[in-house]
Amino acid sequence: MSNNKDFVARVIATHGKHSFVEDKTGKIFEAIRRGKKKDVVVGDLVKCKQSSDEQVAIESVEERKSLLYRSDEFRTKPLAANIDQVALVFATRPTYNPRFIWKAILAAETANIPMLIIRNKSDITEDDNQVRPFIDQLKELGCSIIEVSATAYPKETEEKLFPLFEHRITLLIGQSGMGKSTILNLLVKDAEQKTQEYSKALNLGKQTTTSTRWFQFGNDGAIVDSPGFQEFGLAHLTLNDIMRGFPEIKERVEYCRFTNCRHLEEPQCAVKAAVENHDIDPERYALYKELAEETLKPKNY
Ligand SMILES: Nc1nc2c(ncn2[C@@H]2O[C@H](COP(=O)(O)OP(=O)(O)OP(=O)(O)O)[C@@H](O)[C@H]2O)c(=O)[nH]1
Ligand SMILES: [Zn+2]
Repeated sequence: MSNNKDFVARVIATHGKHSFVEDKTGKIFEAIRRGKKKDVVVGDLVKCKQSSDEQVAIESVEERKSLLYRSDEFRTKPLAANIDQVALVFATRPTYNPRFIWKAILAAETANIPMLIIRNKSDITEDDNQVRPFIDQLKELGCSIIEVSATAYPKETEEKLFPLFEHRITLLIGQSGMGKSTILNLLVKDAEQKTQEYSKALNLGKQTTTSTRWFQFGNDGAIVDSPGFQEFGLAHLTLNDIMRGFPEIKERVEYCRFTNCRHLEEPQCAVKAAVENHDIDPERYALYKELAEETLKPKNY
């Protein structure tokens, strides 16, 4: 890269006020964003000017195709930009949390990003009967599901997943212990080595486990691994977004007494009736109610 010329690079990590970008040749630079320091996120394409051998200044951020948020107990922040697909890994051991999965589906859907669900550890066949209704429900919600066993059938797993990951930018998520790292290592052979290189380049030491990482996958794909996050941020969603994100609610709205029914305290609500009859999963309704009520609270910021 010649000095002083603008070039486009990918943000591959952010850490506090620092971010790191990778150019087309694979060289990593520390990036300084003057002024608005917080507005770049992993996955962003940015226009840079080289300021030294190892540093660039970010001049501007290219328009994003998509943006996902994560949240912790304190706030919601951007997680990754320009993602084409979210791949969620779950397994029956340790037990999965359906709410985590439903919230991820909602986050992806409202960001217009397709979702791929990977059921891992399918070698534990004793759990099949228990998990089948949940898998059927996910299919009804419109998710693509693939079942694999990353340790018992690694080659088959790789063959099944490869075509679903190539040519795309995939955000890989999952609760702890579901086999996400095992799957990442199957797909990206040098993932562990890359992780070490990152922590050296970023001078993160032990903090690597909390940072989002970008792994190139072929020429035009990538896997973004985000080990530290617990929940997708949904605080920016409106009540309408949430209603639209629950197909079983959306399809019953026309049978509610009030056309603007929120399905909370309103009388003659077709949704609540369906919950009472168990035509709607009460746990899904409980999540709806919680998220809907959250949007109705006055915001204190
Ligand atoms: N039986 C079985 N065990 C698996 C399978 N895939 C992964 N495991 C095991 O599950 C455990 C967790 O796997 P990891 O890949 O470390 O899980 P992770 O989701 O990255 O977990 P964190 O590192 O906590 O985020 C390990 O002991 C794996 O060997 C599988 O297909 N079948
Ligand atoms: Zn209603």
